[in-house]
Amino acid sequence: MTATVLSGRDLASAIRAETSAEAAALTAAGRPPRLAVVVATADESAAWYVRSIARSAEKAGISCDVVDLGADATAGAIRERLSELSADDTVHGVILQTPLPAGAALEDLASAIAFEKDVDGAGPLSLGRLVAGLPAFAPATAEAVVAILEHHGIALTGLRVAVVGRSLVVGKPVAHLLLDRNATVTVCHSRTVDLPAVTSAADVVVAAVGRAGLITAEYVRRGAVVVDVGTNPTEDGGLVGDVDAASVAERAGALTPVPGGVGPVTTALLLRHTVRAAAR
Ligand SMILES: Nc1nc(=O)c2c([nH]1)NC[C@@H]1CN(c3ccc(C(=O)N[C@@H](CCC(=O)O)C(=O)O)cc3)C=[N+]21
Repeated sequence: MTATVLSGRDLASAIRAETSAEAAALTAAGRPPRLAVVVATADESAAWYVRSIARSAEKAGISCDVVDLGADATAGAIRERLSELSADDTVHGVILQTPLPAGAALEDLASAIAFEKDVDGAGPLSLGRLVAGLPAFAPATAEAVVAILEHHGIALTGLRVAVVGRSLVVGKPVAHLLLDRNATVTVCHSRTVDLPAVTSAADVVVAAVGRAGLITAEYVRRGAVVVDVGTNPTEDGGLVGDVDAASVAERAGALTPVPGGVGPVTTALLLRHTVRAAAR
């Protein structure tokens, strides 16, 4: 038996279609939606995401400015740029890519993004409101995890979910989104003792660590649902997840692929957030 593939492509297309229509209406009303993507890294995973955002934005009729400050940018220079973009009335969404140069941290810098433009939900107000259950943009990747599960009819109420990874853009926010859907959530990380024992007890495993092939069959209970958030570039220019798909597919009940799983949904949601920000 091999796991059902939980594709993100159809869901991403549906979100994009809706977003394109909203973008066209905004443009017709003289308010063309515009997203600024701030980059200060040579990281290949971020480069994949930026290319994906730029390509999808163009197709959806959203302007997308990639502001590359270089991998040597200082925290001060990044903060200044975020403040400028926050003050620019023609820009509706601002995202700062991770990773960042040494001495710069997303949790510090995201406070320079105006709350209304924080389309990747990285700032303290967005995150605080997310935890409180108040309206705010959720980090697109975290939202994509829940969206792909719901799209495939997986009801989360009462399920045990193990989230592997505690980053600001995925692990922490996704834990709260899952909790809001009445899942029982365990957040695991590099210091977790006996990680395979914890993940094997879960009905759903969300892998968001950034280490290719970390999650093998021994981490997964037979029939469990596995969501692979990893986007690890390979030597030959491809992309692989945190899940060793070949071994896990023999044990899991369902598995999101990389590419074609959480990634396309993430990009689509970021653009949806941008048109919603422009519509306000
Ligand atoms: N503040 C911040 N938020 C992030 O969400 C964030 C980040 N920084 N830094 C970099 C990583 C990486 N990441 C990806 C998202 C989608 C694809 C993606 O769309 N991948 C496609 C393949 C690429 C394509 O087809 O163009 C797929 O999985 O099918 C890749 C990588 C988000 N990240």
